[in-house]
Order: sequence, then structure tokens, then C-alpha cells
Amino acid sequence: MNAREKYGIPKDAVITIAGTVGVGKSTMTRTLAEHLQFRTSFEKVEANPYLDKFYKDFEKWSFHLQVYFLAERFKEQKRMFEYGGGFIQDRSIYEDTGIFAKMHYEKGTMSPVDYETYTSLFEAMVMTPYFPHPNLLIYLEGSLDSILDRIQKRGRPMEQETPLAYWEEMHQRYENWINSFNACPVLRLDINDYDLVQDPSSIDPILEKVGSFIQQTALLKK
Ligand SMILES: Nc1ncnc2c1ncn2[C@@H]1O[C@H](COP(=O)(O)OP(=O)(O)O)[C@@H](O)[C@H]1O
Ligand SMILES: Nc1ncnc2c1ncn2[C@H]1C[C@H](O)[C@@H](COP(=O)(O)O)O1
Repeated sequence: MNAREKYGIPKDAVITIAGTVGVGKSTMTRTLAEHLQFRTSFEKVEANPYLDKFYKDFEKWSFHLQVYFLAERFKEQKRMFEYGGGFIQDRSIYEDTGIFAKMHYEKGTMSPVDYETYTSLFEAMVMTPYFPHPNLLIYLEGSLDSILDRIQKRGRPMEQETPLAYWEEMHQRYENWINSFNACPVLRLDINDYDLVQDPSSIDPILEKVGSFIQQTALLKK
């Protein structure tokens, strides 16, 4: 029996991993997919033609970057649907609007007219009855210090050179955002409670939680 069967996770499930930059989403995505024999949907950071430019000049590139991310995530959404699920997704589409676009607009690095255009595009694409929501959103949370440490260790220069205030603001916004998020069921995991790098077996209790959580929320829907 494989882990997916053992923990009663449906083979068409879509699980999305959310959380601030550097918290460990990609690592969790890879590990869960490996254990559940699911496909992955990653953000392609290296191939992103705007990301580097964006970190150098938020005002100039915010809108371009948001439209690019929206298009990429929408294509991924379509791919997951066409395969009939069975995916772990690195970051949700909800974070693009609920965290990033909103933050840049409110901090003045995205103009009101650009934000309005982006929001109406997002709503037309995503806020429709035809848009499939994930079965589960796993939210990874941790202290700002441990996350900053991970950003530094991972070593993407564009992130290392970004002022601390940006990461502080994002960390705070994530906390507020998740407390009112209700588009799909949420399982919160504290990054201090597992270590996929040093202790690969720490995924086992997480798989068990994911299984029982999905089963409980399926029962509630009935
Ligand atoms: N559970 C973990 N324990 C220790 N280090 C981790 C863990 N998960 C991720 N890391 C490290 O933290 C850094 C950021 O992780 P990553 O998965 O790329 O984050 P994200 O996708 O959220 O930006 C990487 O250097 C990674 O090796
Ligand atoms: N929607 C977004 N707007 C701005 N920046 C974004 C968005 N989505 C992702 N990013 C950035 C943040 C990181 O520098 C990279 C990859 O994110 P990660 O959390 O490391 O997977 O893209």
C-alpha cells in the first residue's frame, strides 16, 4: 500500500502549499508529491522574465509581473484540471491577489489604475463558478527570523538585496490574510514542528494530518 492509500488521500486531490517567500513551500511540494506519487506544479522562478527587474524597480514592473504570474498560474490550473487532479501546487493563485498585488497597490508601488485592471482580470478569470478550488491549502508559518534566515541561505541575490521592511510587511500580511481566508479548507503547519531537510521521516505525521483533514472536510460537505 502506498502512502496515498495508507492515509486515505483521494488520487484526484489537489493540494496547494501557501506561505511567505522562503518558508519552505517548494521543499514541501517536492516531498509531498514524492510520497503521494502526485504531479507537481511549481513557480518557475529562473524562467520568469520580470522577477529580477521587478525587485530592482517595483513601481515600473509590478503590473507586468502580476499579469505574468496570473497567466502562468492560470495555465497551471488548466493543466491540473486536464490531468484530473493528483497535484501538489507550489503557491496558490489566491496569494497573488490577496498578498502581492494588494501589498504593492497599498504601498504605492502599483498604480490605482493598474491595480483595478489587474483585479478585474483576476476576478473574471478566477472568481467564477467554473474555477476549481483546491481540496486543501496547507499554510506554512514560522517566525520572521527563521524565514529571513532561509531566504539568506537559499541565496537568490534579488531577495537577499531586498530591504528587511519588505519581508516584515509580507510576513504580517500573510498572517492577516490566512486568518480570513475561506476559499477552501486550510491546514496550518508550524515550520518548527518538522524538518524535511535533516529529518525526512518528519513528513509522516504531516501525511497523516493531511489524510484525516481531507476526509473530515469531505464528510462535512456531505
Ligand atoms: N523543513 C525545512 N527545514 C529546514 N530547511 C528548510 C525546510 N524547508 C525548506 N528549507 C530551506 O529553506 C529554504 C527555502 O525553502 P523553499 O522550499 O525554497 O521555500 P519557498 O518555496 O517557500 O520559497 C531552502 O534553502 C530550503 O532548503
Ligand atoms: N504574485 C507575485 N508578485 C510578486 N512577487 C511574487 C509573486 N509570486 C511570487 N513572487 C516572487 C517571490 C519570490 O521572490 C519568487 C518565488 O516565490 P517563492 O515564495 O520563493 O516560491 O517569486
